[in-house]
Amino acid sequence: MDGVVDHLADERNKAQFDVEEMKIVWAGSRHVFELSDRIARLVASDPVFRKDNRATLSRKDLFKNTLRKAAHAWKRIIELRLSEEEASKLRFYVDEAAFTDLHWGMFVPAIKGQATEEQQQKWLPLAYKMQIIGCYAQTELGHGSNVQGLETTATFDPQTDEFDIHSPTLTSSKWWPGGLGKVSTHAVVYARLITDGQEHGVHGFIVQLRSLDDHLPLPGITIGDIGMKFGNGAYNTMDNGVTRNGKCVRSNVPRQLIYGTMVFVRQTIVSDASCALSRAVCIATRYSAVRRQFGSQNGGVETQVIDYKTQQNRLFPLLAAAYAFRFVGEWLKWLYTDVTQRLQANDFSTLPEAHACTAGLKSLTTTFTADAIEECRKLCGGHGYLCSSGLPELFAVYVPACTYEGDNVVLLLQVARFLMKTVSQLGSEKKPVGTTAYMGRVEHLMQCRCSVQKAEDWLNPNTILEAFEARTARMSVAVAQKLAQFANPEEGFLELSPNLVEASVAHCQLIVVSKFIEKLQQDIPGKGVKELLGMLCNIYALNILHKHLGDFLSTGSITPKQGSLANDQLRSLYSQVRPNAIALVDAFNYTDHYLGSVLGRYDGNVYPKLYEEAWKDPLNDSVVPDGYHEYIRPLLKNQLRNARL
Ligand SMILES: CCCCCCCCCC/C=C\CCCC(=O)SCCNC(=O)CCNC(=O)[C@H](O)C(C)(C)COP(=O)(O)OP(=O)(O)OC[C@H]1O[C@@H](n2cnc3c(N)ncnc32)[C@H](O)[C@@H]1OP(=O)(O)O
Ligand SMILES: Cc1cc2nc3c(=O)[nH]c(=O)nc-3n(C[C@H](O)[C@H](O)[C@H](O)COP(=O)(O)OP(=O)(O)OC[C@H]3O[C@@H](n4cnc5c(N)ncnc54)[C@H](O)[C@@H]3O)c2cc1C
Repeated sequence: MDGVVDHLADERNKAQFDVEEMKIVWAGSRHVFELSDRIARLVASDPVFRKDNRATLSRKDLFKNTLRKAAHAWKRIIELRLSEEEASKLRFYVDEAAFTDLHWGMFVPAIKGQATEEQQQKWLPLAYKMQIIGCYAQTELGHGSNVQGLETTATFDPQTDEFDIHSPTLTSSKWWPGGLGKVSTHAVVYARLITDGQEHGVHGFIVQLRSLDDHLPLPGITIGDIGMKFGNGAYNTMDNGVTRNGKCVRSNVPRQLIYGTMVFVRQTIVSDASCALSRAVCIATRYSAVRRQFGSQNGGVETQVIDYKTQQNRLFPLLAAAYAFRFVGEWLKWLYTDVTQRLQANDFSTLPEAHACTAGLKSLTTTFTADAIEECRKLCGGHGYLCSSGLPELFAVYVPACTYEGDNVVLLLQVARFLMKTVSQLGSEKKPVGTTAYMGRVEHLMQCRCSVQKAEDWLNPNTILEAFEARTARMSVAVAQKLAQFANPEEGFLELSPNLVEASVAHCQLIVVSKFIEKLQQDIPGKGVKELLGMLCNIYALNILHKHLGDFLSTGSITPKQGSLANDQLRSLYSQVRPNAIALVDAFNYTDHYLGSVLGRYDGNVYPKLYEEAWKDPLNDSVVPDGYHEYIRPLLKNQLRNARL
């Protein structure tokens, strides 16, 4: 900021907490903060990593530019001898969907989690050095959600000691895998295993797709890109592939681990949600403090739009959710590490809970974040619709997270199965533990009454927690009772699936709220930091209560009067957060390069930069547009009838 006017300085001076300490809380530790800060600056200062031209590049140029960035990133990683942690941060701050996401995010984890020791020794060193590039080829043209319905076969031939991977139908073509279309040399392909004419379900196989000499597909393999996707630049930096046929090398692991990569990636997607959400919120918050509309008195300045209660009511719950998702993401990482260690010791007991938590929280956080990015665009008015706001691209890149790695509704139905199993076991020897431990108090939760009498009573974390637990327990038990009336449970499950999904959402919201409350019980240093986090936690919880009032009232978990008091408390919390809003988004510590938004600039110097940015558009290369002589002039001169169009 040296020599630059800070248009948001007054806002920063209003902060009532230690921003530097909050940055550490957000990062997770001082170590991660320092590392992220260093790598973010490194990326921002490297011209190869510029990204302000993405919206105007053709698909081919966009894609080639992504290859260039990925190669440059790898070069820098080698030159600077970056650790795995630093390298992964570097890819994060380069901020461009690319084949490397799948190589490092899915191919390597799939080998680590599912391959035998011998296979790992063969493939991992090659993958770590990027001497092979891999992808995760599960989804087919005909089946994505229904993994057991995949049609690709892997038939073992004892004579050659090989598997024959075959796509017997058009619909069995692998369709969607990122990196597959143009870049990957190898893939973990999911196929139905057949030995001695017998089927053994879906397994993963490492398949070489392309020659390592000339990159041509190996004989019998047809590969291509599936075509342009939603948004202009956005996800089109990625090649998503279609392929058929191949040969491979043997793999054999316990059935439960086949899905392990999905559990891992869903867990990372929850943390990513807090990044995408915080980024959109940072843009909308800074711009809301810069933007002024109405309210000028005696020729004075107009009102900052952030001071309108409606703006706060739309924006601050999103800010609170960004922090909430950060902390639940941290916890989920711990849960994943724990379950991985147990699996290594052949303890599968916590896998169902880990599956339900990763599936449910992936669904909850991505749905919320995708909607929130769009809300942030609207919070920025007309300028939010400009690509230079960064929001349209962020939305287009982010929104498929609601579909990939498991459609969000399909995943909530998995949570519902877990919840219904838990309810059915109540009263038996098997006591609910972990995130369903509250079900162990179901008798109390079915009849307890919320004690709130005045708005401030809603600031008690135990009061909030019990209201959320009562709501979820009552919704789950109600739907379980309805299910029990069906002679065929699967028929009942299909019929009641909308109610089941609602119970799952309630359960996942309870997890997020409870993990935020647990976070606040830790020792958090820094003036005012814990207080501000407490306010955000209350905003997150009370906003859900307000938005899902129907659930809370219909289950009798709270009264209408208590619902109204929660809303009064929310308004008061907005006023308390308001002076801290800019500092709370500064705590994300995003560089202007990473934010990629004129509206979200750190210095708040929005208008001159918007004007400057507009002139850079290729359409402004000439004053009179290309096409004037063919199409505009004849129109104006009434010569269209004679014109050759
Ligand atoms: C380090 C840097 C990281 C960077 C991050 C990288 C991220 C990169 C992002 C890049 C962008 C995009 C990547 C996208 C990749 C993909 O999309 S890959 C494809 C993902 N596909 C899916 O997610 C498919 C969704 N479908 C499913 O998950 C399952 O098939 C489904 C759960 C719907 C299965 O339903 P059923 O057919 O009813 O069940 P079965 O298969 O028969 O299984 C039944 C039992 O298994 C349990 N189960 C199911 N899934 C899991 C799991 N994942 N883990 C553990 N257990 C699981 C299920 O509960 C049943 O158990 P039960 O019998 O009831 O006890
Ligand atoms: C950008 C992107 C990247 C991807 N990358 C990869 C990759 O790298 N590797 C890979 O293998 N795959 C990848 N995929 C594929 C992705 O995992 C699947 O698209 C996803 O799992 C959803 O499956 P589907 O497309 O079959 O949806 P469908 O299952 O066809 O869903 C269609 C609709 O049906 C509903 N539905 C489906 N089943 C049920 C049910 N049982 N009950 C109620 N409703 C149901 C869904 O809610 C949805 O509304 C990617 C997809 C995208 C968009």
